Amino acid sequence: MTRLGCAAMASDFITFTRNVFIPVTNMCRNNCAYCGFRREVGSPEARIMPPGEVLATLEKAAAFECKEALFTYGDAPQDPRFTKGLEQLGYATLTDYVYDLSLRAIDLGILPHTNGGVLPLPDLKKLWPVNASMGLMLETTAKLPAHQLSPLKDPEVRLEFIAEAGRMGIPFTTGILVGIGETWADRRASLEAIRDLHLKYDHIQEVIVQNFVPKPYIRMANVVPPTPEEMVEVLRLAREILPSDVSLQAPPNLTSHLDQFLQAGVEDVGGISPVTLDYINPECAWPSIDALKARGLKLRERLPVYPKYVRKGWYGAKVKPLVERYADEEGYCA
Ligand SMILES: O=c1nc2n(C[C@H](O)[C@H](O)[C@H](O)CO)c3cc(O)ccc3cc-2c(=O)[nH]1
Ligand SMILES: C[C@H]1O[C@@H](n2cnc3c(N)ncnc32)[C@H](O)[C@@H]1O
Ligand code: MET
Ligand code: SF4
Repeated sequence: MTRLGCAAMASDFITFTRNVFIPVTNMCRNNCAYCGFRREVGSPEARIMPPGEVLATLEKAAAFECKEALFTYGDAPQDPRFTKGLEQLGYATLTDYVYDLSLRAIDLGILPHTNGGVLPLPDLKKLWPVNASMGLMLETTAKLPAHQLSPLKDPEVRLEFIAEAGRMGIPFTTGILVGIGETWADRRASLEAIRDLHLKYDHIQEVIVQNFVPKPYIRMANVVPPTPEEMVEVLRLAREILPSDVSLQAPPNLTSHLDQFLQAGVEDVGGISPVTLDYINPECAWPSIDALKARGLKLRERLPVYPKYVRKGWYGAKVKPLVERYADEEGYCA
């Protein structure tokens, strides 16, 4: 079996997780100008993934030895048609449904990592025990036109949610989205805000610096994305601002300049899925793990919870046996 590891343990290794992406619903209370994933409630393509489809996907993932189920989906719409769809599946809330799906993932040996947007606090409390870690992109501390139709992208709301996760002792993934109308000062302020949350709660395990990728079917179709050179500068800034125990992540499928990104201080390439698309950027295929290795990257697989938090015992109660098994088998915390 491949040895698990993390950037903090072996700095010459680039870490990743072998994951499966479960986009539970594409309906969303927000409507971000850059998002190509969201569908309007009532539209023909709007959906909640049925349990059979989720289970089949998880089973396939287990066969590929995936260790992370990334439950990333739209922020639950407050719309009776959405609620009716959930009721037809036998659930009162989206969180109740995701909870049951998470138990199925755990049964199959896959650790859930949920990013379902800004959850009500009782929902965060309900989901934490079935997760190894959780996430929410800060995106930016700026108030931008791109978020005009997205009440839950209000930076104060998001900072407060990430703080609440900190008070609950949840190892957390967050990050910034680059190229959505923010200034350099906004980028700096966003990274400093994340740093300050970590200094207060010690819970930020990784920060994703993600470049905006335009698509013809979004409102921001004609917005010019950041150049690779600009991304390298943002990554350098992030590495300078963030404490050294916070891993810096960039997705490997959104750039053709990964080598320069690694040079700039990226230590982790996040989830790579051998079984599903990146549903947020479906036109950007994930490179295979073997292809990255063939390019000379020294890759090391990790769990969705970093070793530091395994040592601290910060993971959901219901994933404890699984986390301990994987961590022991692979000398993860050594
Ligand atoms: O490990 C994580 N990766 C997250 N990712 C990374 C994801 O695995 C892919 O790298 C991206 O989808 C690439 O587009 C996100 C990507 C997004 O586009 C939007 C949100 C997320 C959120 C998370 C997250 O919470 N945790
Ligand atoms: C799920 C995460 O995906 C990111 N996201 C959403 N739309 C895009 C896009 N067009 N390009 C890059 N990232 C995007 C946001 O940061 C969100 O939080
Ligand atoms: N809707 C959430 C957000 O943007 C989760 C990621 S996008 C599906 O924060
Ligand atoms: S990025 Fe997330 S919050 Fe924004 S519209 Fe898309 S699914 Fe909703």
